[in-house]
Amino acid sequence: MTGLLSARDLSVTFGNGRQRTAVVRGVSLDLPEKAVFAVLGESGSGKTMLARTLIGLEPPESAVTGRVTFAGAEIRPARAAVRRRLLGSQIGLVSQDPTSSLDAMRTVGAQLREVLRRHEGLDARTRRQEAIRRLEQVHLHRPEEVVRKYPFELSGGMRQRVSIALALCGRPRLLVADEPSSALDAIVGARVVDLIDELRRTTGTSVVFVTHDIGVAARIAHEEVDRVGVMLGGRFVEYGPATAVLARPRHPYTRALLASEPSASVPRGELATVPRELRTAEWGPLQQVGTDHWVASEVTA
Ligand SMILES: Nc1ncnc2c1ncn2[C@@H]1O[C@H](COP(=O)(O)OP(=O)(O)OP(=O)(O)O)[C@@H](O)[C@H]1O
Repeated sequence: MTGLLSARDLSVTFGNGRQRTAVVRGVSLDLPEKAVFAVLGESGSGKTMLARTLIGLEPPESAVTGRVTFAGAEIRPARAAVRRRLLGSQIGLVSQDPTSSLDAMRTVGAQLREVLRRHEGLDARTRRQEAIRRLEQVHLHRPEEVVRKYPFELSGGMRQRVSIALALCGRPRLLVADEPSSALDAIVGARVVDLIDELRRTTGTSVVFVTHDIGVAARIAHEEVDRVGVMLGGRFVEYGPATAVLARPRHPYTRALLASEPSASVPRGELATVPRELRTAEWGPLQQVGTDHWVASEVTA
């Protein structure tokens, strides 16, 4: 396995016997240092489950098989204690709903100072200055005022910036961003994506970025090292360099995603123009079609 984060044959199932359903099915991936891995898929394809399972945040009632390594060390199977230690220090998480990572009862400054104390052990005065600097880093205006505010006093976009600042407090090597822009309006959301793109360059953190929006995937995954995995039914149907997958997709499902436009009349995360037969077809194992570019073939009866 290579790179910062690697997974081999990762599967997540729920239930037993006839009730057993697999929501992630034999996924393998490699994320290099200082790169973005965009997990792209429609609603229910399993992208959140994959991202959370990679970092040990799968639901307790699930059963997970497969291997994961982080920074050269095996963190799965077993080693739950190691995974927990990595979370919040070497691995940061930003979710769709920033309120889930913020404490409604404490000011932004108190929350940042608490996390900084845990990670950096700075004295109280330096922590106060550092909290402001961290808010500047995520481009919040008037950070000296923002530190005194409670989360409910901020807009959705500001709250997401605060949750990104918190996730970066431990200077993580990996940031997992699960649909960080999808609860925000288009312009505010695009700015948050651009912020994560900027931070990965300035801090050198790698990013796993989950999105149902191919435009957002292209906005965040655009460097040579960046990878995209297109998920359907818990598996990758296409995987490869972002520049190849998003510009010259080889799988018919990825092509349909690229050609489709989100429409107000279909549920969010589901794209109207993707033909049903592409979603329901049984796709075979990935086959290599280019440099680290893999495509699932159709299984014919
Ligand atoms: N605790 C659970 N028990 C059983 N099935 C679950 C559980 N959590 C999620 N699932 C199922 O796993 C599948 C994948 O869910 P997941 O949230 O990963 O999808 P997603 O691609 O991120 O979609 P969305 O964008 O809608 O969140 C779904 O069919 C979902 O119903």
